[in-house]
Amino acid sequence: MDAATLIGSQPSKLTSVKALAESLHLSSIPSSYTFPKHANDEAYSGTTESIPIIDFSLLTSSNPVERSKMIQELGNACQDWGFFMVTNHGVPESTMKAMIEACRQFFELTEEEKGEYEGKHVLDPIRSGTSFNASVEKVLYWRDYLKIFQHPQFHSPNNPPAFRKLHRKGRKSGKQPSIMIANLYPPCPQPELAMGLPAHSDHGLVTLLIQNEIGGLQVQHNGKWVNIHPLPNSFLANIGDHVEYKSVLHRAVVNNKHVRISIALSNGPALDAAVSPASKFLEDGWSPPAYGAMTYREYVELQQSNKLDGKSCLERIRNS
Ligand SMILES: O=C(O)CCC(=O)C(=O)O
Ligand SMILES: [Fe+2]
Repeated sequence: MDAATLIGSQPSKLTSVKALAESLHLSSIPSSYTFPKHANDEAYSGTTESIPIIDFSLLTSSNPVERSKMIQELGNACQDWGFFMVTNHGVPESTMKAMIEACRQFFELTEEEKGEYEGKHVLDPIRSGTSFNASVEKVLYWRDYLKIFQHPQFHSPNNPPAFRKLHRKGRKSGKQPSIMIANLYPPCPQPELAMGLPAHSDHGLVTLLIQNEIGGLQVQHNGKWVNIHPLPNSFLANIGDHVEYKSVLHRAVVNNKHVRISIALSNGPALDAAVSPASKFLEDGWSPPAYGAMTYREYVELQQSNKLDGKSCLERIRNS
């Protein structure tokens, strides 16, 4: 495919940013990828702030003092940041590396092979594509993705084979859905103009995120964007829209040197569970409720079918 086909005025079908980045020896990005920036968008890079670290082994410690101290810290982390790093979680580093590698191999497939998983509906069990929701977005994001529903029903693409083997091992029991979202951010010739994934909060209860060694995640804290540098072999965890704590806005920026891969494991309530404000709060006088009842399925559909507009999807459903 030549450059003209890729950036032609109205390509009939969008190719991946991976193909775009590789086939053009470009020094500038197509205008459709230019993300409008605002004055308050700059990341705060001070050294005093870093996200809380939760030592998972202490959460399950047989020493009650250690355990309760860590539980307290977890509560504070959810309250203050909605985002924290999890260390000593017991998942072997080799498994995490193998997951990243399997996703890298998926993105290396040909456009035709990946096209098999293009998906028509946001709840299709396996979906591969580019940007976030290209049919409704004015600006395209410098990101390709692969989404797989892994629970309650397990799905896996046939290709690459490494994928299938790896994920079979990771099956779990229970009713709540878990969705794996792999993100690929190829090197971008003008990273300051593009955006990998714009500000959003995640649906669900808690998201666990791993990445290759390359930075790019930013989290909003006290109105400022903070660069996140996870410790090797740690998970990042963030609170989703369906937990009582405030879910936090985050985004992914891109760079001009390295391929970045991240994998978000999203855990939510059952798709048909109706979620609404807890009655205790309404009895305590927090009424009328700010949100009506909605199933998790309806919420995921709403978030995934619209564009990411820099706000949490919760704003969209808030009673005025
Ligand atoms: O790539 C990242 O660091 C963030 C990914 C993310 O926020 C998501 O997939 O929801
Ligand atoms: Fe996210």
